[in-house]
Amino acid sequence: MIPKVAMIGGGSWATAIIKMLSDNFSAKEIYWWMRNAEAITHIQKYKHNPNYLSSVEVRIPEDNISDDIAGIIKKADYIILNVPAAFLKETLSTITPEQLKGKKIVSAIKGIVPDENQIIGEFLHLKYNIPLDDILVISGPCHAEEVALEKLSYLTIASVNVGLAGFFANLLSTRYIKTNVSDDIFGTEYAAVLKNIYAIASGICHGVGYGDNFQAVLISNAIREIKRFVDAVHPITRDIKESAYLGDLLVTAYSQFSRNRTFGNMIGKGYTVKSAQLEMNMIAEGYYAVSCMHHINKKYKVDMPISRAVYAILYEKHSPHIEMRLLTEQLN
Ligand SMILES: NC(=O)C1=CN([C@@H]2O[C@H](COP(=O)(O)OP(=O)(O)OC[C@H]3O[C@@H](n4cnc5c(N)ncnc54)[C@H](O)[C@@H]3O)[C@@H](O)[C@H]2O)C=CC1
Ligand SMILES: O=C(CO)COP(=O)(O)O
Repeated sequence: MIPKVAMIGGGSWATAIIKMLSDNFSAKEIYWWMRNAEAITHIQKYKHNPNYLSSVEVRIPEDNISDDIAGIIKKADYIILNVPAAFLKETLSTITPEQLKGKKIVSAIKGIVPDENQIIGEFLHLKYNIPLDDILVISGPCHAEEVALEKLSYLTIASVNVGLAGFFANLLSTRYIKTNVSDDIFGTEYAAVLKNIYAIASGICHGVGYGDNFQAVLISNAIREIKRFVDAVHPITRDIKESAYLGDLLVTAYSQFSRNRTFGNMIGKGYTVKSAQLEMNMIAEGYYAVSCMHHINKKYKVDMPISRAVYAILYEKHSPHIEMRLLTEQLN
């Protein structure tokens, strides 16, 4: 049977994954939901997303793109969720567990559901009764902008059902996309959420004037912070140096394309949170995640000085200069 894959979300990463699915040679049907009706009409007419990665040619049938989320979900057996975590509940608000029953749900989101303080896999399992075996996560050091340029990138597909992860990985592989499979769904998700916070820290440091030497110290402390946290939440044997953990941290902390680093850089340069958000037409997940992590870590009590400093700057309005100066005393 030909797999039917639906994309939920119309941003950069959604557009990049649509490109991967289209460039992959195996037979499949692709459906695409986005909330912006004007963007849909534009894509149907001109074959390009007007708002994100507009150089990417969209080669799926016009009728397969719609703002009717229930209709799109009904047609597909693989549902890729790809709206920022802050909007996931609102996006799925009209969808019932019954409508998702029997479908494989793939999260391409690197964030935490606000209020629930749950990673996406946990949220889908608890709120929509999706069996863990039917949940997949797409991660990896991979920016949408480089996918558009067909620069070689690696993705990790995680699921407790590694056979399913392997099958789905084969739908994404192309000349420029290589895929790995992992069974560490919780560690992969939490690491992807945390690296966004450390990319904000990296941007703040750059913004307030620290150089590459300190940045390297910050990031080597950040990977230890990630390891402490994921080991506390889901203690299995894992190599934190794998690309889905360390690689994703490095690309987000250093890349010119990173939304989180760009946002942090603006904060370091003195922008308020509101003005930095307005300046970007894109979402820095780490801003929302650091608040959720602050609450989640009340339970685990993991030592996370960098995450704490970012929380203090973004939510308690502490000075980036002073907070980073205090942080330098805690790193090694
Ligand atoms: N862009 C990238 O390179 C990568 C992004 N991701 C993850 O993909 C997810 C989606 O991010 P991007 O595609 O980068 O987003 P983006 O920053 O490119 O676009 C913003 C998205 O948010 C949506 N949005 C804005 N306001 C909304 C609202 N009120 N209600 C519903 N949707 C709204 C927009 O329609 C658009 O789809 C995030 O969790 C991100 O961490 C993961 C890997 C790579
Ligand atoms: O997850 C990403 C790269 O792997 C994207 O990070 P940004 O959202 O900071 O651009």
